[in-house]
Amino acid sequence: MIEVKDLVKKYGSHLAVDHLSFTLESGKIYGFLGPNGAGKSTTMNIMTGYLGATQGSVLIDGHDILKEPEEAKKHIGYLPELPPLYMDMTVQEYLEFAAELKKLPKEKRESDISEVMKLTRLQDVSDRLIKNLSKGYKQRVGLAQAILGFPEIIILDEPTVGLDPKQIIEIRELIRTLSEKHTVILSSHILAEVREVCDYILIISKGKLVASDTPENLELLRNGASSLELEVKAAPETARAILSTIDDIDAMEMHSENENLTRVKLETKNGADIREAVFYAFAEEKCPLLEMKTAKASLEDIFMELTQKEESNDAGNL
Ligand SMILES: Nc1ncnc2c1ncn2[C@@H]1O[C@H](COP(=O)(O)OP(=O)(O)OP(=O)(O)O)[C@@H](O)[C@H]1O
Repeated sequence: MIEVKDLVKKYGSHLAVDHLSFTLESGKIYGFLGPNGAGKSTTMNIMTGYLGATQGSVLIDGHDILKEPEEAKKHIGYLPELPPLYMDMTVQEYLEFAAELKKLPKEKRESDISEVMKLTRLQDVSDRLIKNLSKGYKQRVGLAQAILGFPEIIILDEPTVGLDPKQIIEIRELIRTLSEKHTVILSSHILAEVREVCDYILIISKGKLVASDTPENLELLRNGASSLELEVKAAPETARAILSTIDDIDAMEMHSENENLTRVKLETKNGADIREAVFYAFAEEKCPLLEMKTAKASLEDIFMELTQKEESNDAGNL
């Protein structure tokens, strides 16, 4: 339903989005995750037609956002990083104005506005001027504007930034409710947030897509067989010699408690499963393997590894 193809955005000579391609299906919550300056907002601004791309295309339900903006934008509700709120309007006036801009049918406007106010819990402040609202309430007004008209796709740039913990929980609940009928795309640099809310995560670093999968699969990426911890009844040099007969080991780290007990941490190449080979290699040498466990990688580890890899690649290119 959303197809981003080979998207490039340059600001002068700075490459903010670097040949980004992905497809998003309907009815899921997607999270754009990346460090500051990764290119999340730029990508969202292009996807929503706020910004032109240097190269590439974005199709929303088959409509090109640049060539058929009106048709494509009908399907999208957008909460930008800095929502363009009119401070001298009341919440009600602002949402009426937004309904007009979105060209919602006149007979539906009132009921839609009252429904989004209910969802975002704005009813009590509907007659207040936006400039007098707290940051959390202003954010809700931005969100209400994005949801208004209930477009199929709702794109939210850092929806919980600056909110207090209670408001964050409320907004996350709202996002979950919305996902029952809408595709929601949100950006965040908070791992816990995307892990908790999103069905699918796209990790962006330096304008490139470095990973895209479910939170569970991303955590599995370095899980299981790709990272092992062993305890063997052997001297470190014996353990090292035995392990050196096994292919696919990338890195080893040894710690010996005493001459006859060694703990080993090892990483395998391309996630190879070497558990059986390890078992038999030690058994053949009559070195009891006291413990073998797969080391769990958290989403934090994956995120750091993927985004730092990009940085060190960059350093290598300097
Ligand atoms: N209008 C602009 N002119 C020049 N450079 C820009 C402009 N907007 C963004 N950039 C640069 O492009 C890169 C990507 O910025 P972008 O705001 O898309 O990142 P982001 O992932 O959303 O970061 P954050 O989480 O900090 O909002 C950054 O290096 C930023 O400094």
